[in-house]
Amino acid sequence: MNNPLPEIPIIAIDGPSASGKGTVAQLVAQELGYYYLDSGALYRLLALAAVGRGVPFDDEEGLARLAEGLTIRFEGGEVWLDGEQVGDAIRTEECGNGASRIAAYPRVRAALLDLQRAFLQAPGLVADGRDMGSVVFPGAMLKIFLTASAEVRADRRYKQLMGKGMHANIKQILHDIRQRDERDSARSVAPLQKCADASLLDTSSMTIVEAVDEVLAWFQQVCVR
Ligand SMILES: Nc1ncnc2c1ncn2[C@@H]1O[C@H](COP(=O)(O)OP(=O)(O)O)[C@@H](O)[C@H]1O
Ligand SMILES: Nc1ccn([C@H]2C[C@H](O)[C@@H](COP(=O)(O)OP(=O)(O)O)O2)c(=O)n1
Repeated sequence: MNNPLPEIPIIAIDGPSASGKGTVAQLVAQELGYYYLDSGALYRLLALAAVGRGVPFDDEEGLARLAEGLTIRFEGGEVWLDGEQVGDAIRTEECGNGASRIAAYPRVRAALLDLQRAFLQAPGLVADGRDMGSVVFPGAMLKIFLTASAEVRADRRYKQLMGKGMHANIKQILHDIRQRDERDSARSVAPLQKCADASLLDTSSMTIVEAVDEVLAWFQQVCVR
């Protein structure tokens, strides 16, 4: 399927956990004055809602129903679930691992599709996740596969969690990241993989500013084509 609104420019940034997708995507969106979709946050919100409502992580039908009725709101970098502010609660590694588990179910993914596409508004959208370029916005103007070595990503996530005053153990984070990479890449539906038409950006030895500048430079190139 192509973009529902192909005339609106979309930058799709996919990649593994803690590669810097969200950070880079938000800065690019800010620079261009575009909207931003953090698709992983939707899977994290669903995992949190499932725990809160007692829906087991192996109940695909129950999770899909829950996804269809989610009441969520994004505003000013914060997020609300059923009226409760949950920005920090969804950022834990437990929630990320839960999100990765429930994201493997086709019916869960289907239930979240329209919600993700509803973020597409003029003047443009920067969307990050695992399947932005392959499934949700296959007609994106620019597709990027943003990655970094597992060790660099574990170090980034460790510092990020410590910076938020959250408990973190670097060995456990590296273990979880490898397990999540494996689960997200091996699933049968919308697996994490670089699309043939995506540009590879390995940020292992890049600063955030360098990564953002690279994305903006690629975007200028596709805009003048
Ligand atoms: N190129 C980079 N160099 C150093 N740190 C980075 C870089 N990109 C992102 N980070 C840091 O890594 C952490 C994880 O980034 P985040 O955007 O949350 O990743 P993702 O969305 O892929 O999980 C953040 O604290 C961010 O500031
Ligand atoms: N488009 C997406 C986004 C996230 N997911 C799943 C798989 C991921 O491991 C979890 C959490 O995603 P999120 O992007 O928040 O995770 P990271 O910040 O990269 O660690 O959700 C997905 O399957 N498809």
